[in-house]
Amino acid sequence: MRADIIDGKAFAASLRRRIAAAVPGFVAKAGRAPGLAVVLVGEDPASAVYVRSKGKATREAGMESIEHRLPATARQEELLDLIESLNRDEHVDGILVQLPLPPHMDEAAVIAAISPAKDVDGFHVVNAGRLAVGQPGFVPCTPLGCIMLLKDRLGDLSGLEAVVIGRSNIVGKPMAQLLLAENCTVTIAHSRTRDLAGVVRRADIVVAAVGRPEMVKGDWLKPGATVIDVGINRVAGEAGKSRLVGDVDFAEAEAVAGAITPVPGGVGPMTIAVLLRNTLVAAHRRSGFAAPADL
Ligand SMILES: Nc1nc2c(c(=O)[nH]1)N[C@@H](CN(C=O)c1ccc(C(=O)N[C@@H](CCC(=O)O)C(=O)O)cc1)CN2
Repeated sequence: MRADIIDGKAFAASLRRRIAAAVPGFVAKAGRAPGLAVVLVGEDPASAVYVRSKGKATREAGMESIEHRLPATARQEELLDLIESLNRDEHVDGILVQLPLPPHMDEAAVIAAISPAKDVDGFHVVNAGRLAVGQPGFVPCTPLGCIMLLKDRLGDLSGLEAVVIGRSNIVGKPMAQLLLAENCTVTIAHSRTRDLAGVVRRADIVVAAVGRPEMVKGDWLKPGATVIDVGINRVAGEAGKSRLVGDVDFAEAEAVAGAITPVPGGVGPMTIAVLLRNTLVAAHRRSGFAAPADL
């Protein structure tokens, strides 16, 4: 058996088209475009690329993109002051501080400074709490994108065994909450899990989000499992060039799984598409309008 490829790039493109189609309706009611503010601190090359992509995608969807750059040497107070001014700005519906931050900054304190109503990353503890208790809030973009891909592939997820490898606040924990909300039986595995391969082998759905290149091997998988690879790892390739690989050994997994997301072109593109979705939802909520149901 050869696994079907879950085309996250195509799914993200269609989500972005639906978002762009919904923006004029908001503009007609509110008299302004939804606004997303993205803050980049420092010069991390990958972060700079992601921030540029976010700005471009935001403008292509008909929304306003506001970009702020601070030097790597900026004091945390400067960043907190900027966030406070964005919290007060009526034209800003969503605020995102690109991670990782320079080591002298306290990530939790920075995220806590963002108004939960504008926290389109869904990282604020208020939004994490709302997700945990099943109240409407903002859900982190990458796990929400994974759930969209899973539901598109499998339909109803009720009763399925899901194993999430990784327990980060940004992916692993919210991913587990979302799968639980879909009535999956959920296991969160991590670096200290005993017999990780045996645990993963039980799963109908495997979500790998550990940041270890090609760690999940083909013989860890139950035949026919659906595999969502969140890892984006740059490794040495041929002729001195680098290449991207996921947390799953794709060549091995493809021979066993029923369906699998590739890296690149799987989960990654969903992150930015869902960010646009969350921004449009934030704009509707802040203006007292019902958000479009099909996003
Ligand atoms: N504040 C946030 N910071 C970070 C987040 C986030 O959601 N919010 N996620 C990641 C980075 N990220 C977005 O910010 C992101 C990562 C990857 C992709 C993507 O499309 N990847 C492509 C490959 C890109 C390449 O060639 O390098 C793919 O997988 O196909 C988009 C966004 C950390 N920080």
